[in-house]
Amino acid sequence: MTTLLNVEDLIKNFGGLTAVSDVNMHLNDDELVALIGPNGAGKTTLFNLLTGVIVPSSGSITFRGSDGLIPLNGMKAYKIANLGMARTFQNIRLFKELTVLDNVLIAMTANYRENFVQSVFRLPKFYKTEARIRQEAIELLKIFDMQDDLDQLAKNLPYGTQRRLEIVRGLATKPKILFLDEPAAGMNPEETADLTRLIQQVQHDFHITVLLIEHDMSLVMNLASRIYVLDHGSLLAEGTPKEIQNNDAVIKAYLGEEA
Ligand SMILES: Nc1ncnc2c1ncn2[C@@H]1O[C@H](COP(=O)(O)OP(=O)(O)OP(=O)(O)O)[C@@H](O)[C@H]1O
Repeated sequence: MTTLLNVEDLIKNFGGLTAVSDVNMHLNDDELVALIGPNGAGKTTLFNLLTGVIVPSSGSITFRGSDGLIPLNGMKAYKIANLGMARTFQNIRLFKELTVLDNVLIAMTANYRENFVQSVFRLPKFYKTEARIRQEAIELLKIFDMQDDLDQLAKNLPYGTQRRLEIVRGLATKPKILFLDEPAAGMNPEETADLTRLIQQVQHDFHITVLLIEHDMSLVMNLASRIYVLDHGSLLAEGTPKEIQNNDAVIKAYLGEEA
């Protein structure tokens, strides 16, 4: 088992508030890990730190690339994305006026560096690549049962489908790590159950690492092989779903909150 992402003594202060406090964690390749915690625990801030949206106050984040360890501190978000890290956001961020297919194609083409001459003069190779990308996008959408929605504008999709499209867009960049911020937020129980199956299937079939923030405990307990629990910015516990469910401090801080 290889560690893909390693976080050491990570701290993020916003003025006088410490939103993330001395966090140590790691993500191995090919595993599904959940990050849970009460509202305001620092989960989204931690995601933002890992994906370069904000810079840490101190501590280190290291990614294992194909050529060795890469420090991510201070690296721009687009560079981190190019290393193979994709994310979805709590609030849906699709191109609402574009079709489903175009939303995915835009994410995919970020990965293809076509020869400038090929694309400007529309040489045959350009069309071949374009057809291949299009086919890949359609295959991906099929997995998510969206093959009949290709020409729909994103804004016209039902809410649950928009959330699924966000995940497809993340996958379209061929990530090594996919960060999902509350993928089931606002979904009904049936949609959540479908999504749980899909995330499981995708993680398994694509052999990627998934880190997900989620408030839906059934989804977390069914999906994750390991769980990190944050409380007031600090890690309260780490363990398997069973260990977390039986952890007194977690029950008090988080699960107890819902009881
Ligand atoms: N840009 C910011 N400036 C100041 N304070 C911030 C900023 N971003 C987050 N915070 C604060 O940091 C703390 C952690 O917030 P964060 O959004 O990371 O929590 P969370 O665990 O994701 O919560 P939720 O489950 O409600 O989404 C909160 O007290 C929040 O108000």
